[in-house]
Amino acid sequence: MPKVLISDKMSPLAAETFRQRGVQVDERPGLSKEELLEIIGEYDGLAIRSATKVTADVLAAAPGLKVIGRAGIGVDNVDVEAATAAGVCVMNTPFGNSITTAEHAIAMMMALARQIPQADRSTQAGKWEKSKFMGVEVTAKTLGIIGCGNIGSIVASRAQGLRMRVIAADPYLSVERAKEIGVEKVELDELYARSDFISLHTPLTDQTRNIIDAATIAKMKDGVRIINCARGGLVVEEDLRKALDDGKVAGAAIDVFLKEPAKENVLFGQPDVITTPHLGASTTEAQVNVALQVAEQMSDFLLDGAVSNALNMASVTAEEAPRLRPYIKLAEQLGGFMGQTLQSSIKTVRIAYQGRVAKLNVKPLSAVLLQNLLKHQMDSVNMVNAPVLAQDRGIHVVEERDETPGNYQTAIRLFVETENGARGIGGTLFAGDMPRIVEIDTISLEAEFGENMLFIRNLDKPGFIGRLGMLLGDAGVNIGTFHLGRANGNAVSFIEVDGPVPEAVLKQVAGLKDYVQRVHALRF
Ligand SMILES: NC(=O)C1=CN([C@@H]2O[C@H](COP(=O)(O)OP(=O)(O)OC[C@H]3O[C@@H](n4cnc5c(N)ncnc54)[C@H](O)[C@@H]3O)[C@@H](O)[C@H]2O)C=CC1
Ligand SMILES: O=C(O)C(=O)COP(=O)(O)O
Repeated sequence: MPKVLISDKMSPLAAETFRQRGVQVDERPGLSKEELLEIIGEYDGLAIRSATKVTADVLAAAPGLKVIGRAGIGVDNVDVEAATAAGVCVMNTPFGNSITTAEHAIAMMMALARQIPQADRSTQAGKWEKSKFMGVEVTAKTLGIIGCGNIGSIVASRAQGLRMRVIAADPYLSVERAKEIGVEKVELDELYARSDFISLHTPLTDQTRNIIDAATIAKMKDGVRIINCARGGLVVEEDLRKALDDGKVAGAAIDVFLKEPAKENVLFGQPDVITTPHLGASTTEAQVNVALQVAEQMSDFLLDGAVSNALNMASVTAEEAPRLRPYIKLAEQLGGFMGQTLQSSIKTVRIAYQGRVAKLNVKPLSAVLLQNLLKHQMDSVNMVNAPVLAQDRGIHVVEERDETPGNYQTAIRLFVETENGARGIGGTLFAGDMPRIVEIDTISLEAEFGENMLFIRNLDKPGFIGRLGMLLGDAGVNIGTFHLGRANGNAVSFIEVDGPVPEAVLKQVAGLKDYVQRVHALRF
């Protein structure tokens, strides 16, 4: 039974769902880094929110870890690159808390416009400072949204309901989408120049880090109000503090901080700043959504191999998983065959899907094929990291699809170019789920895979089968099946044997110089 650790505070529905699905689960929110390092080695899955930092050393201490599930959106607390290199799938729940977070941004904007937290403190202190808290209307004001994805576009729709003019800067927002959601797409500089309120909704990336600093604040309108419910690192906190002190920025509403938990911060105490402790996603509804979703997704992954919302892996739905399973087996065998028979480094890999298989989601098949191709040349490769490892090693991978059936209703072919020339292998499924090899190096044959196989490239001359049979028989190696194919004087023999073939016997086979070009003992 797979075992999952929940290391952040999460709705109890997450643990309940894991248990119902047959996954063992431990809830240990608030672990220190040392405690996490000590126990993480026991787990197949780790379910987190934003508090747990999954760094490279945590991954190194977790050799059995297969999946990290983020009950929420931002994964900047996970070293996704290190997770990918370690072959760990990282998934999030991209929509479960977006409405809640958008509502928080709107609440923060309204609180800024009317200084509600400050007025509350003053009133409860018995001051009744009616004239001190003069606010501004939001109606007819311009809201500039930086990052108009899921949350940004919900903020836009709510702001439109408040009769605001909404403009957005987002290099990946298409003009059509902007039109559809009724926002005007602008460049950042124009957004700074025109906005009365600016709300941040980008992920934290190298491009967005410190996007609000002294230089960009200088481009903004005097008296602008800034809302950040995205990530702390988007704003240079010292620069914002100075601009607030100078009166350039009239107010800032901050939910997220560079260093969290933010027990102290340069913005604290500034009278025009309002803060919340990373509450963007904290509603009952959002926490139920993300807890249920993360537990379902991680269980699907650990129990059935279904992949959804993964950041470093192709998706496989629960419906697709059983349909892909026989092809996964075939992909493993084709990749494994090629990997075991290559003797030089790979330059290019071409994977061609023809017929029925070309209509399926082939990304996971390519990943498995690459994994099995590469695992004989490098350590610790799996379907998560295989595409990245191939790229790192300069292997050019091409995927082709052709839905028109050829000689077979469905076929996968793998062509590999190495320093020593080109190789190819093709396979199909018989009766829908039985993998068969149908060609090797363009020579047709029909062969099934067994646990122990001998593959021989030989010359098509009389006497070979007899000699090989004698040699194997004398060595006590029993032949299970014997498949042959030939073309233009060349031949391939694919032979299932009842156990591993000793090295000395392989040498003897290779020594049949009149017939044998090369011989490989393969295991599947
Ligand atoms: N305060 C909180 O509790 C929560 C915060 N968040 C934060 O909100 C962020 C946004 O979430 P979603 O809207 O779901 O993500 P999303 O991926 O749907 O949208 C992000 C948008 O930012 C845009 N973007 C990327 N780079 C940009 C750049 N350089 N300049 C302008 N736009 C850029 C993208 O094109 C995309 O449209 C998350 O990454 C997370 O960090 C999310 C949930 C809760
Ligand atoms: O989903 C996100 O990106 C969030 O920032 C929410 O964070 P949390 O799960 O509340 O710690």
